[in-house]
Amino acid sequence: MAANPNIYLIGPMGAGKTTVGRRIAELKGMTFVDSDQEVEKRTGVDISFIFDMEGEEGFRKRERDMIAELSEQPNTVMATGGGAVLDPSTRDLLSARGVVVYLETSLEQQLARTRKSNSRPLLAGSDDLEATLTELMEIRDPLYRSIADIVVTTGDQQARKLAREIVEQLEAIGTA
Ligand SMILES: Nc1ncnc2c1ncn2[C@@H]1O[C@H](COP(=O)(O)OP(=O)(O)OP(=O)(O)O)[C@@H](O)[C@H]1O
Ligand SMILES: O=C(O)C1=C[C@@H](O)[C@@H](O)[C@H](O)C1
Ligand SMILES: [Mg+2]
Repeated sequence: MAANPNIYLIGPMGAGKTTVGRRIAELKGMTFVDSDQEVEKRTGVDISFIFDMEGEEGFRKRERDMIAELSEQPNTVMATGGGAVLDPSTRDLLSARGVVVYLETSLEQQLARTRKSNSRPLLAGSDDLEATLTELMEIRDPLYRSIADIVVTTGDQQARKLAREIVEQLEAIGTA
């Protein structure tokens, strides 16, 4: 049987890419990978440490190389980092190698889901989380949309339910 096309999840911090991506992979019997986690595994340090040592630029380069490598694996659901789409070659690659799902998320939801964690360096230094998330979205939302095959608005539904909805939508457009 032919493998499923790869599924790439994009969207802002707290959208649920990691959580929902894992569920989609379970439903489809596909392999789940998370570019943030793979960068951490490869380097042996966490993303905050990479930002401290190499700046955002250093992290972006590692992220780009990691996504390029992971996107070569067949039968894979990949959760990408929230800023992965900033890189034009990553955008091209995701578009070309699989189906791209944008998890669109309200500011309120992002705030609720990122407030507790201090593992996201772009938010850790912010004294106005709302303003920081808004600024990031102004730049990134058009980039997410530019490569999205489907856009899914994440509301209050559980990750498992959202994953089922995404699989149904992908099946409806003949890509899963
Ligand atoms: N549909 C959902 N329902 C309830 N909680 C959720 C849902 N999706 C995600 N969460 C929770 O929100 C938090 C952030 O989710 P997750 O880490 O999956 O986001 P992300 O998009 O991968 O973010 P990042 O870009 O920072 O990696 C987690 O604590 C997760 O459990
Ligand atoms: O939105 C971003 O730029 C980031 C999101 C996370 O997934 C990580 O990739 C990192 O914290 C940067
Ligand atoms: Mg994640």
